[in-house]
Amino acid sequence: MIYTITLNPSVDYHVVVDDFQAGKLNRTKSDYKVPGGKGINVSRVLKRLGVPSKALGFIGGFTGVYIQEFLKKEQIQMEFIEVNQDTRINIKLKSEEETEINGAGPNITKEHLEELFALLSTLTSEDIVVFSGSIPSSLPSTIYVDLIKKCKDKGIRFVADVSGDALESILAEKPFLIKPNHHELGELFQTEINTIQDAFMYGKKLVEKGIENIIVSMAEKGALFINKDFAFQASAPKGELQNSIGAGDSLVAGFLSAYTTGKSLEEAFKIGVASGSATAFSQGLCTKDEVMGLLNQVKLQTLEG
Ligand SMILES: Nc1ncnc2c1ncn2[C@@H]1O[C@H](COP(=O)(O)OP(=O)(O)O)[C@@H](O)[C@H]1O
Ligand SMILES: O=P(O)(O)OC[C@H]1O[C@](O)(COP(=O)(O)O)[C@@H](O)[C@@H]1O
Repeated sequence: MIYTITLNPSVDYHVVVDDFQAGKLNRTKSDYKVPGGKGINVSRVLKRLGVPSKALGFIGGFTGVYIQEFLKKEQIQMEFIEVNQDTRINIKLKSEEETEINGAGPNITKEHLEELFALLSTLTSEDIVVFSGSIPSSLPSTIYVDLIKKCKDKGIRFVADVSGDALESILAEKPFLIKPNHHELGELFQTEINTIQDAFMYGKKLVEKGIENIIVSMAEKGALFINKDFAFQASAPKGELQNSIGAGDSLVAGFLSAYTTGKSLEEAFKIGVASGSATAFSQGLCTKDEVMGLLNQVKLQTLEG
C-alpha cells in the first residue's frame, strides 16, 4: 500500500482576478475551494489513476471536516489525526501571474505526534511512504528525519517531496525518490538553476550522495530523471496552462502509479511527466484520460556525462 503523509494539509482557496493590483480592492472573477496539501493531492491523483493509497497526517477544525468529507466522496482511504486548531487555508491567486500564500498550519502537540509514530509502526516493508509538503511551524524542522528513521527501521521505502531545510535534512537518509523542482534543487546548492544542463549537474551530485532516484521538475521545460545507472530528460507536452497548482504532486503520483504496478522506471517517469502536464492544462487535478491523451507527446532523451 502507498501511504501519503501530509503533515500540513490545506484548503486551497483559488481566486481568479483580472488585472490584480496589490494594495487595491480587487474583486474575483471566479473562485473555488478544494482540499490541498501535497500528500493529499498525491492520494487524489493516485485514485484517479486507479491505484489505492491511504492518506495520513494532521487535520483539524471546520477546514479539516471539509477535507475529510471531500476525500470520503472520492473514496480515498484516510486516517488523519485530529488536532485542536483549524487546518490552514492557502490562497492561490491567478491573474497575469500565479501568486500563492500558504499558511503556517495548526499547533501539533507531542501527543498528536506520538499518534503518527504509532500509525507508522503498523506499516510493513511492502509499503511505500510518501512524505510531502511543509512542516507545521509548531514542529521541529528535523521531524521528517525522525519519521523516516521509523520507516527505515522496518525496511520501508520512502519518497520525499519537501523543500528547504527539510529537504537538506533528509538527504542523508537516502530516499528511494525525491522530486525537487529546479528552484528547490538550486536552493539546496545556494544557486539558481535555469537550464537542463545545470539541473543535471546538481541532480547528479545528489545521486552521488546516495539518493536512489531523483526527478527534477522544470514546469514547461519538462523534467529530468537521474539515478546511478541512467539519466533522461523528458520534454513536457504542449498545451494551454490553466493552473499549475498540484502539477508537481501529480508528477509524483503518476510516477508511483506506474512504478508500483510493474512499469519500468523509464515508463513511470513518462507517465509522471504526462500527469504533471495534464494537471497544468486543467483547472483541477488530472484525470486518467487526460494523462493518457498526453503520454505520446512525452519524449525522452538520454543525458550523458
Ligand atoms: N506550463 C506547463 N506546461 C507543461 N507542463 C507543465 C507546465 N507546468 C508544469 N508542468 C508539468 O508538471 C510537472 C511539475 O511541474 P513543476 O511546476 O515543475 O512542479 P512543482 O509544482 O512541484 O513546482 C513538470 O515536470 C511538467 O511535466
Ligand atoms: O506544504 P506547502 O509547501 O505549503 O505546500 C502546500 C501547497 O502545495 C500544493 O499541494 C500544491 O503543490 P504543487 O503545486 O507543488 O504540486 C497545494 O495544494 C498546497 O496549497
